Amino acid sequence: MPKLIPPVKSGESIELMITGLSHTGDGVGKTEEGFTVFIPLALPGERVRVKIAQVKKTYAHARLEEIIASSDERVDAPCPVFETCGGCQIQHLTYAAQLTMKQQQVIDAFRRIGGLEHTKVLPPIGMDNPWNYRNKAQVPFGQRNGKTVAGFYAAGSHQIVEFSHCMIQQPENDRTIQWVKNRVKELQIPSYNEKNHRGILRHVMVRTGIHTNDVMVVLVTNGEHLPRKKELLSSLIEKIPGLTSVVQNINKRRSNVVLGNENRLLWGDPVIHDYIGDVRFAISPHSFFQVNPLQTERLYREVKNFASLSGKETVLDVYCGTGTIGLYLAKDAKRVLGIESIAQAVDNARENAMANDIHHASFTCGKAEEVLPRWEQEGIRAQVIVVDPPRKGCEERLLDACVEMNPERIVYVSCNPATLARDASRLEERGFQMRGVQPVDMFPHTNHIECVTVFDRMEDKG
Ligand SMILES: C[S@@+](CC[C@H](N)C(=O)[O-])C[C@H]1O[C@@H](n2cnc3c(N)ncnc32)[C@H](O)[C@@H]1O
Repeated sequence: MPKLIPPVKSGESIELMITGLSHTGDGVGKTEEGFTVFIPLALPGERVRVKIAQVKKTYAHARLEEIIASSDERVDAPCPVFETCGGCQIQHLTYAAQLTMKQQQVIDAFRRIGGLEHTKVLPPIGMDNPWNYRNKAQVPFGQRNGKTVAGFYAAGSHQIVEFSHCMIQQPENDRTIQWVKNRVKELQIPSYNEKNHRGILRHVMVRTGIHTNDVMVVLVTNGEHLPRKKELLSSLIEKIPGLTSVVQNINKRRSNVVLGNENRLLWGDPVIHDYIGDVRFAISPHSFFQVNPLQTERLYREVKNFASLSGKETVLDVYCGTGTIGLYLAKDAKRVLGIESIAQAVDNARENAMANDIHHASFTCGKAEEVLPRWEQEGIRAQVIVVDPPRKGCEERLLDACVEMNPERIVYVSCNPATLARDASRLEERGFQMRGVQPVDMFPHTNHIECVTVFDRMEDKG
């Protein structure tokens, strides 16, 4: 094979027509030779001048220098740090166009990765007001020129971008973050330096319950000692309305993982609460809880529609977190069995079941890909299996065990269209047929999209 020589060089300025958006929200253009160039902040339909930044074998990354002809869908991003902060990628696109782009992203994933050309992908369910939706913020603390900085990381780096207001956080969350940040600076609590592993405060995590107004503040420290703890605590209690829980989380590891294993309750309750539908959930520092509560209700309603329960079914909630989907479905099912790998989330799921008087749901701690095949061998059967895996999707042995259990339906909730498309083609090869995909926009202004779909069993395995 002759070696391909890229037709562009680093530092070169070229003009391009933008024809699409990548799954990361970058504009995509092609040179005359058909060579692909990715350009952050460029939009489909735009003619742009770009400077090539990095050349790889089959594509290049470039910086936007000039918009020669602008897209009708371009808007001024309202957040002043949009272009530097890595939190949002597509605030410069109208919300209607964001939804169209996300639908196309799902269609493309099914076509390219799943080889499923004719998948029906419905228009995403969007938000009426696509701002102030997040109920959780994780703010890293660091040092710059000897001073404390706190904010969000810039895209693809650990450079902290400070902000005074985050437009996708719920107002209570946003206010709490700003307040804690300022107080930590005033009290001169030393922030963590990830280069030399010195300093103390690594992250502040804030979670709120929109239906309960509960607020949890988690102070992540590089060790047990938290200087000026009493002063910080008493001012938090005084100034943050709804404050329900203050936790110190100890994380001594040299790693990017935000939370360590040990939580110490400094004040209040160890959990906060929120509702999904009429089910009340406890949320601890470690537990996964969807970050957009309004859209979660819409997502779960879709799950319920796809599950079409009659009250006679055993339902599996695989990757159940704090048991949210299983407990939401419980009143329409005969029995619910959940599986989750984080022990604390399983404890929360059990407590959630008890607190809501749901006695026909049980939760098992373990890796789904190990527990489910074991259950299948033991003869456990379910009519409906719901899976809601992390971004990497389901392991093949898990899908095999689902198929062997011979359910009528498998409802698949996914935060990554690429792994959903891969797993969809595996389930279709194993005798299940996908009905259609419903994207739900859980993360407006970012490149993420959640999907829910259902696979019906085609042949009876007896
Ligand atoms: C996308 S979340 C879904 C949680 C829940 N269904 C919800 O809607 O809140 C995925 C969950 O899977 C859990 N998880 C990750 N890997 C797992 C595994 N191998 N086995 C079981 N659970 C796992 C995570 O801890 C997380 O709670």
